[in-house]
Amino acid sequence: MAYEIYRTHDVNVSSRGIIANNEYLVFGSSGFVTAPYGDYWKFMKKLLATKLLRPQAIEQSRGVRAEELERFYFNILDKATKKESIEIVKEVMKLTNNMICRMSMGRSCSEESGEAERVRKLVVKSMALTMKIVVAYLIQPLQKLGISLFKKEIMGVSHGFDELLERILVEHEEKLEENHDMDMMSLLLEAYRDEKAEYKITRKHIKSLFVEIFTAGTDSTATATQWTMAEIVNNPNVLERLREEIDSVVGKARLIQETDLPNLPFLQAVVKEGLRLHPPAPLLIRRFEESCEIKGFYIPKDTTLLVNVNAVMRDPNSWEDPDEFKPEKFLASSKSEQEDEVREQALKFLPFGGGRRGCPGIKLAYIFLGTAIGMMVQCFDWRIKGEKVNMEETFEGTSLTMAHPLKCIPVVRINPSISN
Ligand code: HEM
Repeated sequence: MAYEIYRTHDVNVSSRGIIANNEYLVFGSSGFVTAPYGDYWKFMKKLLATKLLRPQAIEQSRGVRAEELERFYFNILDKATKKESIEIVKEVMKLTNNMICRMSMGRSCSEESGEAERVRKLVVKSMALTMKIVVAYLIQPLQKLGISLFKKEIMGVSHGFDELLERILVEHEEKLEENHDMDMMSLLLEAYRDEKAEYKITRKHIKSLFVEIFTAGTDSTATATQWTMAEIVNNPNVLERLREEIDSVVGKARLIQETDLPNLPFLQAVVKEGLRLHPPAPLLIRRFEESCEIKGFYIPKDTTLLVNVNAVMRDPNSWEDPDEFKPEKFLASSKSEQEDEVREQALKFLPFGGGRRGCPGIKLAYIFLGTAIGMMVQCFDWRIKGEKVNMEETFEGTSLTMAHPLKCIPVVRINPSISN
């Protein structure tokens, strides 16, 4: 059913139906994630695909991510030396947020200046707010009131982001002429100044997109890393196989880097299996713009569509041992098998949604997850209280998170030499 919707009815369900009619940066009418499928969305999507998130742009910012991975390593090393426990989700939030801030806004948003911490706090607030809004949206009598129910909170978070982003925009404008390092903000400013652009974007559009990239990219990656680490800790066989692979490909003398990922098929399979069992966005919201018929069911215009990604990815008709963490599901023994697998998985593996409104950050997400999980497994052992991690879930908004966030004490396993 999900396949038919995404392939045959993709355009018809390419709006989310969340009506934003205010001027705020969070859930405002200049947002991209909530934008209806139309000229603005198409223009921004093209910009994301051809400039901001294109492979060459991702390649250019590799150095920034490598530095942040090292910083993450040293942070954990410090805790290991002091025998302190860490809450994985919080540490990974810092890592991904720093990476996204620096990739998108250059050096202006650093840990040292305290700006990264401010962004992080605002991201946490807007995630909590998003969850409340989405829940309200799903309850019929509240749907009409929707966003206006949370006006005060939306104003507060939007104001915080606006102040920060306006200052960084001005800094970028001042440096635009001399700036040869084109980060995302500089590229967007170029589009903003382009008189001949197909769509005239505003400063508000730029700021709203940033808010959304921070929230869409940071929280989902941190949640997925936490779940996958919990599965690894609970499955010593997986941990052992993962280490064997990393030790043989990367060795023990240097830190894993993102260029190693294509040579680490088991690590890639572990990441996918984590996303299959614990998708950070288990329910996807869309709306039918026109009435239609799907598999004999008549769907009236304006019907809300919820794709239950969690159910699709645990369907026993599609997956062997659907509730078990077995990364081997994603390993193919031969090249032709691999191609068949990729085709087949496209229909039933949906952690990033599907169709034209699917996640544009997939490539980056796999880099964040692969390097963070790879480094934690390569360099540290992880001690927990008790025998097993408690995998109880809790439902927050449309997100399935760990009811008991994963806390572990890192123990140094290897000490790779670091470049700086
Ligand atoms: C583990 C990490 C991630 C997961 C699981 C994830 C998942 C998703 C999902 C399920 C959607 C909705 C898709 C749909 O409706 O079909 C989405 C949308 C989106 N994601 Fe991601 N995402 C991740 C990381 C990222 C990153 C790193 C970025 C950006 C740098 C990003 C940017 C976006 C944007 C902008 C949208 C809205 C697309 C639109 O409305 O057209 N995501 N993501």
